Amino acid sequence: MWRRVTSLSPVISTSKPASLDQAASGFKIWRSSFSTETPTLVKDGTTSFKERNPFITFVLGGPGSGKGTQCQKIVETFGFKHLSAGELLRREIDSNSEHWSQMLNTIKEGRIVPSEVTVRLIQQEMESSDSNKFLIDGFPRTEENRIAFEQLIGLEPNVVLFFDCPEEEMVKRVLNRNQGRVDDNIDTVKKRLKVFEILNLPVIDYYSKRGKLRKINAVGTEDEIFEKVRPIFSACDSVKLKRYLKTSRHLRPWKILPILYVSQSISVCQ
Ligand SMILES: Nc1ncnc2c1ncn2[C@@H]1O[C@H](COP(=O)(O)OP(=O)(O)OP(=O)(O)O)[C@@H](O)[C@H]1O
Ligand SMILES: Nc1ccn([C@H]2C[C@H](O)[C@@H](COP(=O)(O)O)O2)c(=O)n1
Ligand SMILES: [Mg+2]
Repeated sequence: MWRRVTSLSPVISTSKPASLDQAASGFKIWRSSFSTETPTLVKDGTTSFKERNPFITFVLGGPGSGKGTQCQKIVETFGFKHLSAGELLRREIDSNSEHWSQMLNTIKEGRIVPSEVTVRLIQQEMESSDSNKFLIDGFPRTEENRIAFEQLIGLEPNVVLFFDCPEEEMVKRVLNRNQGRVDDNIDTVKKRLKVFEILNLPVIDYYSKRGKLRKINAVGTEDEIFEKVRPIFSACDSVKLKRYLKTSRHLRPWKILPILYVSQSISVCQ
């Protein structure tokens, strides 16, 4: 039976937020070279991204829990725009962007890239997308990620999915993945599991306390798991009605009735 690894020091500290913050990046100099200025959120010179009132889903779970696989199915069925934070970082590395080698080393070590980098990549993708429904996969991985998103984008997720999977199963899936990822090896996966436990579980707990978390047992076939995901998004499909309900001042009874009918399922997404 797989157990959590006991010591990864100095890769990661297990105590105070300040040291976790440092462990999350491991590159103080690298971090300080990024601007912390709030980027402009204005699109088309008129409408800010925030004003588009996008529907945001964060997708969380340990390495190999099936986030990417389920996101693909959600995209096919519900037409969300899928943004994988890990994929965006891998793309940056492949394009030899500035700091690519630090990013590569961070990922090889199973650590977390500074939030400024990741949030900026996510922001660019969101702002340039025509979609208004986003699945942000593998983010936020840390409290620092979460706070950076809130501060830079100015929005919170509408719903947070958490694919809950036993470590043994996650390790098996990662080692069988065969996609040539530099972090799909036993040493890195042990570190990633530890990072998940120390840095990501508190974020999951945060959303649970705020009533936004939808925990899904990620054991079973891909289709079986998707059947647990489906109702969450079937309800969210009615989100436009929720906005209508909120904004319309002159509702007539024949308009209210169908809205009341769906309002129970809508509440799942709030
Ligand atoms: N329910 C499942 N049963 C068995 N294998 C699965 C299941 N879901 C996904 N897989 C396989 O497990 C591997 C990991 O899945 P996936 O890439 O979706 O995980 P992930 O959560 O995105 O992982 P990471 O955080 O490392 O990106 C893939 O090879 C995928 O095909
Ligand atoms: N918010 C994030 C997401 C990902 N990374 C880095 C570190 C992860 O181990 C790696 C792979 O991510 P995945 O594809 O498994 O989601 O990418 C990060 O630093 N910050
Ligand atoms: Mg993935």
